[in-house]
Amino acid sequence: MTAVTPELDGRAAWPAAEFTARLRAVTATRYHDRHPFNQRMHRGELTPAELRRWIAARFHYQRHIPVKDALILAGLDRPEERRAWLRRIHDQDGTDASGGGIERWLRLGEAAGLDREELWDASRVPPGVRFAVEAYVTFCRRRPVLDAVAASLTELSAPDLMRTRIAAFEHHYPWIEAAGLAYFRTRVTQGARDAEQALALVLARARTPEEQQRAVTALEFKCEVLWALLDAVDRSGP
Ligand SMILES: O=C(O)c1cc(C(=O)O)c2c(n1)C(=O)C(=O)c1cc(C(=O)O)[nH]c1-2
Repeated sequence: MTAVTPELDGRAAWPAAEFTARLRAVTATRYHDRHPFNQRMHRGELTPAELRRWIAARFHYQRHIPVKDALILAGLDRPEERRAWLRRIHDQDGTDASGGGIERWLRLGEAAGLDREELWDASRVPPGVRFAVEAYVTFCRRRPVLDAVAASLTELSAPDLMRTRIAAFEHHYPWIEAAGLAYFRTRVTQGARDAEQALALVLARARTPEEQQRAVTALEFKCEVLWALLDAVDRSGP
């Protein structure tokens, strides 16, 4: 996980455009849209049981997103930065009882035939999924805020994946009611805005070659978290 120092020896920081291109290259090559399980989902090859397993596992990820965002929030020292980051918690938790992303994900589960208590019951989540989520939350708790913000940049690739997923669900899995897809529809715009804001923060905070390399490494780590999560879903049942 540590940066490869010889590469950094004596070189200047990358200009913003090159740094951005290097971050984008990470998600272009390692994002979980390429994972065999997602590929099967997009081709319409998942059984109802597999799709339900994925929805339940991903709920475990989802419910921890506001927890890790609260950890990041605590590391931001400017009101405008905290204000922007706080919106992510509102996006997931909602600002009133009608709820936000978490509630929409629960409704996706219901549309697929899972009840709410099943989704909240973490003991049913495969251990590999729990470990992957725990690794991400712990990373954001322990690492400098730059690394944690950079890790969220997988969202640079998330909106395209949401569009692919919505089309795949509509076409291949019509047994899931269309209203259940509201979570994904909302994330197309939320994800794009989140990625744009996080990228601006990373560009502003990563000034030295070491900091820039740490941001790239953090993003690679996050791609591994998402990959490991899907590996665990893929292998955890018939
Ligand atoms: O469904 C997906 O494939 C997907 C991926 C990601 C991601 O790239 O981490 C996020 C989400 N969804 C998502 O819904 C979400 O709220 C989210 C927050 C974050 C983050 O790291 O801060 N990633 C993601």
